[in-house]
Amino acid sequence: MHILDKIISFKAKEVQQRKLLKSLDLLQKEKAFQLPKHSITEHILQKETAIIAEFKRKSPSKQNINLMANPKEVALGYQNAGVAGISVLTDYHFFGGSFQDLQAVKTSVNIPILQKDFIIDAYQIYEAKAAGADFILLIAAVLTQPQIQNLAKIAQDIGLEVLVEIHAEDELEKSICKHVNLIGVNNRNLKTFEVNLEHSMQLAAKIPKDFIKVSESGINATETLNELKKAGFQAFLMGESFMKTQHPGETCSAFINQINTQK
Ligand SMILES: O=C(O)c1ccccc1NCC(=O)[C@H](O)[C@H](O)COP(=O)(O)O
Repeated sequence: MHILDKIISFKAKEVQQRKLLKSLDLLQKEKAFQLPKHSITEHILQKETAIIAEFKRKSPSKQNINLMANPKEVALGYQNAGVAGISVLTDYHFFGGSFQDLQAVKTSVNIPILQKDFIIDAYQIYEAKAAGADFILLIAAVLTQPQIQNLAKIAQDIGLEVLVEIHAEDELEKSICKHVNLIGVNNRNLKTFEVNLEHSMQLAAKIPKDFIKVSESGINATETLNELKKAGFQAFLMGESFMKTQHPGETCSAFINQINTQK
């Protein structure tokens, strides 16, 4: 069993347990559920270089990255650096994240927040909204086309934007849907952890113009980002290269400044 299958199987049990603890009605009464959304699409289109910086404590591919990081400090650092949005891992078992991390980020910044998790059930979308997310991730590799359409519609109906992550062309076909706003190409194969930018660059040209194109994972050099930009990507999801440093916000700021001075 590869890691993605393990994560999904664990997630299915976890979500069933959480559903018993809090009803959909109660989730919809959470204060954050009523907050207006910050649009990631708008924020990306306003930036010359749109980075979605990730709050990530550990990962299956890299193990511990920054276990004790403070979500408020990191989020403020990212916002000051000028990112378009912040991604927060909420999975605890594999990534050390939590809804508390997302809530802490939400109360510290006023830019769009991505709930980064493994969504397989509509209940999780309500949880994301209740914790303060502005957009969610759907991973095409673990969902069917009807599931993508159904989950994306539910998200859109409650005011969340939707990023669908693909890694291969057949996943792109099933992700095209009017309720989806952004399509992300994961440079990392989640089954083998291999990072292949060339493969992502070829996929970029095949994504219809109606979607914001996001390049995800394994980006650690400004040259790489510039190549991805030339291939048509409009936003860049970066986690480890910032989070592995002592001050992720400052590292992110230096990265963005470097890009701006190269123009
Ligand atoms: O990062 C992993 O090891 C991983 C393993 C299995 C499923 C998902 C995984 N990562 C989620 C992500 O997509 C990344 O955290 C995100 O794109 C940022 O990547 P990076 O800049 O390489 O930290």
